[in-house]
Amino acid sequence: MACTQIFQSHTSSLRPSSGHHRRSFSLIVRCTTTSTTNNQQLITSQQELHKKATSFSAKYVPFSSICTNTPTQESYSLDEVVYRSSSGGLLDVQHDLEALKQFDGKYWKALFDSRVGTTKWPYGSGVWSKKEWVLPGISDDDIVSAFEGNTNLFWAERFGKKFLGMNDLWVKHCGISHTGSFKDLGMTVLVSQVNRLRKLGQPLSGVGCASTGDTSAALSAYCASANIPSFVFLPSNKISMAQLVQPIANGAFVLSLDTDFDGCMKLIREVTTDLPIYLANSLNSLRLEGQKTAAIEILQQFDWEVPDWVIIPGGNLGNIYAFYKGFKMCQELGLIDRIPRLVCAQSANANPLYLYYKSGWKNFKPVKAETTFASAIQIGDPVSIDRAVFAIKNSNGLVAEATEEEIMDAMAKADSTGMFTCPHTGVALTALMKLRDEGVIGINDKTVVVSTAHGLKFTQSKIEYHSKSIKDMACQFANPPVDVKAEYGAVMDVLKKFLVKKL
Ligand SMILES: Cc1ncc(COP(=O)(O)O)c(C=O)c1O
Ligand SMILES: N[C@@H](CCOP(=O)(O)O)C(=O)O
Repeated sequence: MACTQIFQSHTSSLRPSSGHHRRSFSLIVRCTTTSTTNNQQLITSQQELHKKATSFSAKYVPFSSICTNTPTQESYSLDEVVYRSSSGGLLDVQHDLEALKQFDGKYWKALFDSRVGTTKWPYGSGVWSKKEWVLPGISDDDIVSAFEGNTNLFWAERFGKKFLGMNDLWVKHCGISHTGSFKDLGMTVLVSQVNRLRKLGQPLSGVGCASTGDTSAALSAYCASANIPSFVFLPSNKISMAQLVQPIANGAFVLSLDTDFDGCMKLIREVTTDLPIYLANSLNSLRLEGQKTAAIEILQQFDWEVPDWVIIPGGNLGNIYAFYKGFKMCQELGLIDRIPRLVCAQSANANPLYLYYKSGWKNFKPVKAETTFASAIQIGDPVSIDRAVFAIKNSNGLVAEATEEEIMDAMAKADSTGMFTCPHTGVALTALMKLRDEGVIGINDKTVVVSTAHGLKFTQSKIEYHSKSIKDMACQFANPPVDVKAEYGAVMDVLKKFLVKKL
């Protein structure tokens, strides 16, 4: 108990006095007995450390310097509007790890754990509970948050046992979120920073993105909540109705363009160069700072035990790197001693990373992405290709692909065990099933499948599957409703027939 109290008093001192504080912090600290002398030492040392905490900082550096692990003179303040390095390459947000290392792994674990489930602004958010690792310099008052994150890490017991013989399979439901996808994690960070920049007098008229549906939903919601104009470029007829209606309802300026996602991406990059509209796609490395917290959250939910595998569906390929970065930071800062192997799963109809991987990383060629049920990853020329390759190589990872039939069958199987998955989760589940079949993923391996969006955004594909109306697809796990007369006898007949078949 003593240890808990010490920690409580210390962590409260890290919190700003302003903001909501509707209930006290729930604390999950495992140590229960500590001697008084030790406690005293702990208090003193933690207070000393806390004084140094103000030195936390982050800046943009060229991603190439991260890749090659070479120091660079080129860096930019996060308050600058910059998306590319001087050579046109990607940027990365680099934290002052030496400042963060003033606190040990135990300290960070206890701090993050202490914030779970609180309503203390903004630390109850799964993203902002890790604020020091995300955007350390921002004032709490500038943060735009819907208390995103803290999503369910679901033990997929029945799916694992029934279809794979696995007992340690988990699904991280990132789609059970404010706008129904993991994009909320990154968007809270990006829109908060825009809010700050506008308050600082930067002439930003709004924020814009190209989207396959989820980025635009998140952008428009967070912007609406902060009263910032948002602009979204959508490929016409290529996103679900549920996704389309989100930015419309949230008051975004929506352009439906007669092109695909890659065409929209090209246009928004040009437009944001010429107009004072801030770019919200994951080319902007700020987004990934929020998304990386899902990786930290998984560790936290496993009581800091590292899973063997994490499988992530990939499109524009920012998220796979965000997961890598989250795990890697935990390793570098002493919270864990190894990182999981990462698998990026792509639709076979939009598989540029998979083809590159299969070529032995010899020949990257963008592809023309074909129609796929996993419409949010129908992307042929991913902006974060270099980030994804880095994440895969440095986690001893893999890339897998899934055909349309595999995607829909995997989704149906998962749903039949009580989930309600999106097709992108179907892509990741297919990758898992293939890697299990090949014996790459072991039966006892602790495995996490990242579910990136809510299944309710993709009901049309489920309707088509369960009504067996998909051309050239057997839809073998379809469960269509039975039309029956509203009469006792007729109802009894069909029920009896069903029960006999089942027994
Ligand atoms: C639901 C969903 N899953 C997966 C992805 C892939 O994420 P990323 O583009 O970061 O690879 C996206 C967006 O691209 C998405 O919207
Ligand atoms: N699936 C995304 C595609 C854009 O990805 P981003 O992460 O670069 O914004 C979407 O929903 O728009």
